[in-house]
Amino acid sequence: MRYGTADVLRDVTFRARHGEVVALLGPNGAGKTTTIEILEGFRMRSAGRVRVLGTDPALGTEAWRARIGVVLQSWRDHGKWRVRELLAHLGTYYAPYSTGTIRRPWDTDELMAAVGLTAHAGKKIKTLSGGQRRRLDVAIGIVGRPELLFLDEPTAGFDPEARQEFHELVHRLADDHETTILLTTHDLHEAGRLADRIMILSGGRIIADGSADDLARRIAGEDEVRWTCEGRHFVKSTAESTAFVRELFREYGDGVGELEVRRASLEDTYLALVRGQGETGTAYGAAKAVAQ
Ligand SMILES: Nc1ncnc2c1ncn2[C@@H]1O[C@H](COP(=O)(O)OP(=O)(O)OP(=O)(O)O)[C@@H](O)[C@H]1O
Repeated sequence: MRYGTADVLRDVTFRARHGEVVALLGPNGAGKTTTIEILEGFRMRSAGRVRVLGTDPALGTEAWRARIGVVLQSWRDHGKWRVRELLAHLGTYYAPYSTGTIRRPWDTDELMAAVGLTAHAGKKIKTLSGGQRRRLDVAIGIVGRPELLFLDEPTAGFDPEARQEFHELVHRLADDHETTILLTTHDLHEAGRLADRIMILSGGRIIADGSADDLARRIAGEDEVRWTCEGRHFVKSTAESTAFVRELFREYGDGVGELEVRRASLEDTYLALVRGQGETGTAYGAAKAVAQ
C-alpha cells in the first residue's frame, strides 16, 4: 500500500485459517487499520494479491459482503434510533443471504443478550455510555452472523467486566460458530488471551507471526530467577531457568529462599521486537526467523 510516495505496507503476506482468531498488533501508524480496510474492501491496495473468503475484496458483491462483519474504530451515528429497533432493522438486510447452514440475521433478543445490551434495548443510542455504545458496535458487526469478522480495537473504552464478557463472546463466536476473527488491539494481555495467533506489524511489515507462547519462547528467551540466600538477594537472567534452579538447590539446598521465576511476558516480547526492528540486534534477527 502506497500513499503518494510513502509505502505504508510492504510484503505483508499471511493466510488466516477457518475459525482462527488472529490478533494484529503494532505501534501507532504501523499499518493495522490500513491492512484490515484493504481486506474489508474499504480501501484499494496499490499492488499485491488479496483473497477474502475466496473473493478479491475490490470486486466483492453484496452476497460476499453479507458474509463479513466489520467493527470499525470510529462510532457510527444513529443517535435517534433505539437499540432493539436499529439491530432489528439492520438485520433485515441480511435475511436474503441465509444459507442451509447459517440463518441470517441473528435473532435480535438473542443478539442483545450475547453482547450484554438487553437492559438497554429500548434506549436511544445517543443516551448510551461509551462502553454500551461499543457493545452496540460489536452487535452491529455480528448481526448478519458473519463467517469472517474484523474488529478494530473492539474493547477500547470497556470496563474490566465488559472486557471479560467481550472475551467470552469472541471465544463463543470462534468455538461455537466457527467465525474467523481478525482483530487489532493495543492490549497485549487481550491479544494473549484471545488470539490463536499473533502477528506484529511494524513499519508496514510483519515482523513476527505465531502463538503468544511461540513468540515468547522464540524471541525473548530469557527468564528472570530471583532468590535469597543467607539474607542476600540474587537475580539471574537465564534461558535455562529449570536447570539453573535445580543446580541452585543442589548447591545450597535449604539455604535458598523466596524463589521466583518470571517468564518473559508477551509485553517483553512485543517491546523487544518493536524496538529491535530495523537494527542488527538479536531481537530483529529472531523476529525475522519467526516471520519466515
Ligand atoms: N489516507 C491516507 N493518506 C496518507 N497516509 C495515510 C492515510 N491513511 C493512513 N496513512 C498512513 O499510513 C500509516 C499506517 O496507518 P494506519 O492507520 O494503518 O496505522 P495503525 O497501525 O492502524 O495505527 P493506530 O494504532 O494508530 O490506529 C500511517 O503512517 C498513516 O499516517
